[in-house]
Amino acid sequence: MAADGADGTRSAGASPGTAPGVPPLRVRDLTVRFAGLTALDAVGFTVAPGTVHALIGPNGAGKSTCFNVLSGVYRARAGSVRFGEHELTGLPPHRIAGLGVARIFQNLALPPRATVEDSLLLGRHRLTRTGFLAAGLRLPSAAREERAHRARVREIAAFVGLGDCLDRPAGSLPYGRQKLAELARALCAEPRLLLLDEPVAGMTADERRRTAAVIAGVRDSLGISIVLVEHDMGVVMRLADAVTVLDFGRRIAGGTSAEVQNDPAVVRAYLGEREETGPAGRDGGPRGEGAGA
Ligand SMILES: Nc1ncnc2c1ncn2[C@@H]1O[C@H](COP(=O)(O)OP(=O)(O)OP(=O)(O)O)[C@@H](O)[C@H]1O
Repeated sequence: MAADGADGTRSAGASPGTAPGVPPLRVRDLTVRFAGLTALDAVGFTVAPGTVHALIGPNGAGKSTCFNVLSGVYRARAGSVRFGEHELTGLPPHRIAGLGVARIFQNLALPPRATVEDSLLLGRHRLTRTGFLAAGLRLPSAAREERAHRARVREIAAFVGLGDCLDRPAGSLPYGRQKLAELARALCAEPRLLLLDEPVAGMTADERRRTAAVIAGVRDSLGISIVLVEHDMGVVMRLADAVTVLDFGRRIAGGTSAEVQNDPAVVRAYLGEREETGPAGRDGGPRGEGAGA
């Protein structure tokens, strides 16, 4: 196991290409309870600026619950989530988004009939200064601002490989490209921290490879931090600079991909219910519906 911090997590330094103004995300003693069930039990980890940090664990381990706290959907019973100088626990989702935290969900959420360009433009809503009135009156300032946003949207679309489908309805794209459009829309908010919830789920092998390359490109070219929940261990091992492993709401291991892969507690957690899959396998080793509840 690598040199761990006081909370048991790696205190890796920022990646060399980190964008200015990207602070660390420090999760400490995070506890969430649902009725009698402890979904997260004093979980802690640190996401170093400009790195990909994967959150893995079998089904029911608490990964989505953790994401829901990070994005303000759930309130923690105890603990803290600090993004630089800001405490995120207790803030509503729009305030957290306003601090530069963007999330993409497992399910597709783009308006299917809107063009890719217009869908991505929606992602820039938080950065739009012109009020409805100026836009409605077609004032020159509003037109200038819209042109600048559209130019940035086109840049981001090209960056994720969607430059050739800006005019197409998002819903007409193959599934893998729709997921990339979701990622592009999140990037359009110019986030400092990106929360990716199973970004390659349901994709073909080719789409997985392309999406993983785009995510690596986001880290390397934009220098923002990424927290990744993903069952595809091939993708996790390729992308993650650091990994936190949860099991039944507890952090059972943390370190680099190679370190957690060989950690006996991790192997036990994954092999506990399905002998054929492990952290090095393709799948996260689901426990089955309702496990742990
Ligand atoms: N809103 C809720 N109400 C009650 N229990 C919940 C709620 N959300 C999650 N849980 C329970 O908390 C535990 C952790 O669930 P969570 O969805 O966070 O796990 P997960 O690691 O994301 O699993 P998966 O890989 O299947 O998505 C589970 O036992 C789950 O049943």
